[in-house]
Amino acid sequence: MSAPTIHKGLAGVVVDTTAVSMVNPDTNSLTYRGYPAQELATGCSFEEVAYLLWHGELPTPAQLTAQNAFERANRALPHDLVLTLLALPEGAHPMDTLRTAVSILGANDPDEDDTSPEANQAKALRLFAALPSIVALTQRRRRGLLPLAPREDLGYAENFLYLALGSIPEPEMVRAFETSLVLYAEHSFNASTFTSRVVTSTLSDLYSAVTAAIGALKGPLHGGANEAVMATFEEIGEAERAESWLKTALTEKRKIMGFGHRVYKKGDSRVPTMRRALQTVAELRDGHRLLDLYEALARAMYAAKGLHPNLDYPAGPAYHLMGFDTPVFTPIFVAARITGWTAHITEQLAANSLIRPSSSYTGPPQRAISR
Ligand SMILES: CC(=O)SCCNC(=O)CCNC(=O)[C@H](O)C(C)(C)COP(=O)(O)OP(=O)(O)OC[C@H]1O[C@@H](n2cnc3c(N)ncnc32)[C@H](O)[C@@H]1OP(=O)(O)O
Ligand SMILES: O=C([O-])CC(=O)C(=O)O
Repeated sequence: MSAPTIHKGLAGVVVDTTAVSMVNPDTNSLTYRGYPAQELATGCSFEEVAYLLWHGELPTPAQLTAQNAFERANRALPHDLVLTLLALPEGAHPMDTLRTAVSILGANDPDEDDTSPEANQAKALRLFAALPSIVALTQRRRRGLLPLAPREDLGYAENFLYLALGSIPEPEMVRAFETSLVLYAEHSFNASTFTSRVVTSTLSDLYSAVTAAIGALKGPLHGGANEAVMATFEEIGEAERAESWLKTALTEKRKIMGFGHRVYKKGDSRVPTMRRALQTVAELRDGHRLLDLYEALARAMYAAKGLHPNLDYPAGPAYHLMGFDTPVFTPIFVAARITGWTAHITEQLAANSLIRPSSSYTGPPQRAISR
């Protein structure tokens, strides 16, 4: 028997079709349901993009009004959930709090096992509505503050920032934040989305799929990189040190977080848009030193390894300058990606096949137990 070809990390393996988004590394482009993500990021609200990912078309004004009304009415967290989350250890990572929160919401949902498209869409919208409140709870708790009540008079991004940071920032800042949410919303068969599809393929429930996806996103090779980028900037300190720091780090065979990508080899299509958003935030929050460091490390990395930044590279410092604590960065990514995950869960269920790849055994040959 000839040795099978091993596709380590499933790199380059096409496992299914999807109509949700297309990543094209040759043209450095990303489309959601056919629309360029960077155009959606500058021209649409996050609520509109969420609707597009779920339903395949941008909403009419009436459809958007209906979705917004449902979302705004579902922002507040059940009191018991708040108490349970506040009972978790103070040092718990916000991603662990989020994972636990989604699990609890599932356990409390009488429709948990109803996997019809209608029931799953309602769950997706409820999670979409509740996640900013959960992320904000973790941010405020880190500062010894109790959660604020959500404001139904505010749009999604504005309410998110208000809940987390206690005030509504400048419109340009809100727009920069919303841009990041749109860019983070969806990216085909990335590790966390694939995780959600694997769980869904067993006919498990949506909350289980999302809980597992949160676990996959937490890792620093995936969403956790936006937090790791900030740790890198703090370690380097200033632009002048970037080159020598990188030389040492690469000699020590360290991975430099926020660089490289499994699919894009010529640069991440989302970075130019997010880099502009970071510029806006840096101008509003006196972030020029951080911006200099951002550029110095990116230049040094390209010179040393030919590697480009991915979306986590500009998103990390942008969230820092907006006023978020570093451990809250990946939870923000969750709040954005819930849209993509749940669109994929629906797509998986509509044409399901159990996801179960094969492996090539390398252990000892069959043997008898002798004692
Ligand atoms: C939103 C997102 O999830 S985007 C991804 C966020 N993750 C990160 O930023 C983590 C840092 N980056 C990485 O670890 C990788 O680039 C990944 C995991 C994203 C992609 O991994 P792969 O597709 O397996 O990488 P790839 O095969 O292109 O790597 C080629 C070479 O570049 C190296 N390389 C890739 N990225 C990096 C990096 N960030 N730092 C140092 N070296 C790197 C690899 O070690 C490999 O070197 P080798 O040939 O000597 O072994
Ligand atoms: O596609 C990937 O592998 C990772 C990524 O950029 C994302 O999930 O946004």
